[in-house]
Amino acid sequence: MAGNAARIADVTVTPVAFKDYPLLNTVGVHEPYALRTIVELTTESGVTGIGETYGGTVHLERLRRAAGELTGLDVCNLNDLIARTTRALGEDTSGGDGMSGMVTGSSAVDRVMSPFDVACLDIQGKLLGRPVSDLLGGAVRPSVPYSAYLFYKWAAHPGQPDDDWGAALDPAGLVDQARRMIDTYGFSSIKLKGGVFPPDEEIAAVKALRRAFPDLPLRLDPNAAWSTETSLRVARELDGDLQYLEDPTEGLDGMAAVAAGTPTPLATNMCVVSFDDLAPAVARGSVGIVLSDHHFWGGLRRGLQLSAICDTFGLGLSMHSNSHLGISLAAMTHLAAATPRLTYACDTHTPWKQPDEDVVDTGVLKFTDGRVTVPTAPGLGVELDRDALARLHRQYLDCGLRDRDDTGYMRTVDPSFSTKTPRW
Ligand SMILES: O=C([O-])C(=O)C[C@H](O)[C@@H](O)C(=O)[O-]
Ligand SMILES: [Mg+2]
Repeated sequence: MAGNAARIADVTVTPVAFKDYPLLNTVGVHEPYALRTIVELTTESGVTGIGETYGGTVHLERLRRAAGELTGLDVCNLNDLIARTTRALGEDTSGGDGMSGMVTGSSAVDRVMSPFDVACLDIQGKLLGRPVSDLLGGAVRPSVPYSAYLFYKWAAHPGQPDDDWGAALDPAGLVDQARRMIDTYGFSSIKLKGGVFPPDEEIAAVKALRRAFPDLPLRLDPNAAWSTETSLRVARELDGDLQYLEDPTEGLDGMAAVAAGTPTPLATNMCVVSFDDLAPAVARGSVGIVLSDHHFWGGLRRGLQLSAICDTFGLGLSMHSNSHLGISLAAMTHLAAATPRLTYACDTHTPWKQPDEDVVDTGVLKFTDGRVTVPTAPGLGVELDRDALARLHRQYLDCGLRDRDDTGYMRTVDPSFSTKTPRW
């Protein structure tokens, strides 16, 4: 096909929905479907690249607006992508993070440009015949470790028969969940989503996991459900049990107060979520570890910039996830592989997705010993399955959900459910 091989001629933005489990967190419970958006860029010469991001009406509308600005973009020109996205959004930059209130203050421009940056890199890789990890500086590890992401959960969505994971509402249930996840995927570290039950119950859960898996690093993430006092008490009781404690309390000052009172490293995907947060976090000593996430840090190339800043200031780097499909897993794997500083097992929600629901063939993204081998085919190394995309788009249209609302869904079961912070 004639035309410039690297210049964008066409952009497609497709919202999709995939089945989700009733996973509990401090703001409520996951609804029966998780929402994502798939973007596809096509160059004048017909090369295509793909990216994945949040669903949600505000974000989707912004993606469509940005898409309207991308014709003519050169896939190598990150600065032009930033400029075009900024122009498309104008003053419209508040809200719309699609994360049910658990990540606030991230940059709308970074969130909106992220899937397009991934798609640009996918195209660059295809043009050069090199995997995305090479374009990011080269893989420093042949495979990327992920952690077992445990959730308290109901046995089923209301009114449905028990799902295949069943309930996990106490320490024994979580140990069973961890065992199954580790047996299936081979994970060698564990993260527990907390902030669901009173802290003493979650301390007991971590202690039970520690006894059941004495050699595996453990993390606990209550999504800022605790006061600084509660955070310090939990940190004291779990002293020596945790690899890191993630977002025990809200805000840079609260986190700094906790960090000053415990030897346990603190990590965050809540109080350091944009480049603007880094200087004040370093000045206050709020966190020891930043959980990167290319979906809200502006894509893969901006992820490398974050890593360089963490290098400069001696911050550790780990990786956050939300419910996601295979395009995101491929992108996360390339970025983590090419980030020397990223030395912790990354988060992934993959075990909470039906294996037969995806928009790409996830065969190359299989987990072995808890790790995903970095794809070596040109670009991301995963191809869009158009039939599957159409199916999941149909599911989006049919399911009726348009915004993630963990709190609203919880209130259909418990009308008195409150999200006051701190909860404890
Ligand atoms: O580490 C985190 O904060 C998350 O993974 C945020 C997610 O939204 C998680 O809480 C979830 O899936 O409910
Ligand atoms: Mg977190």
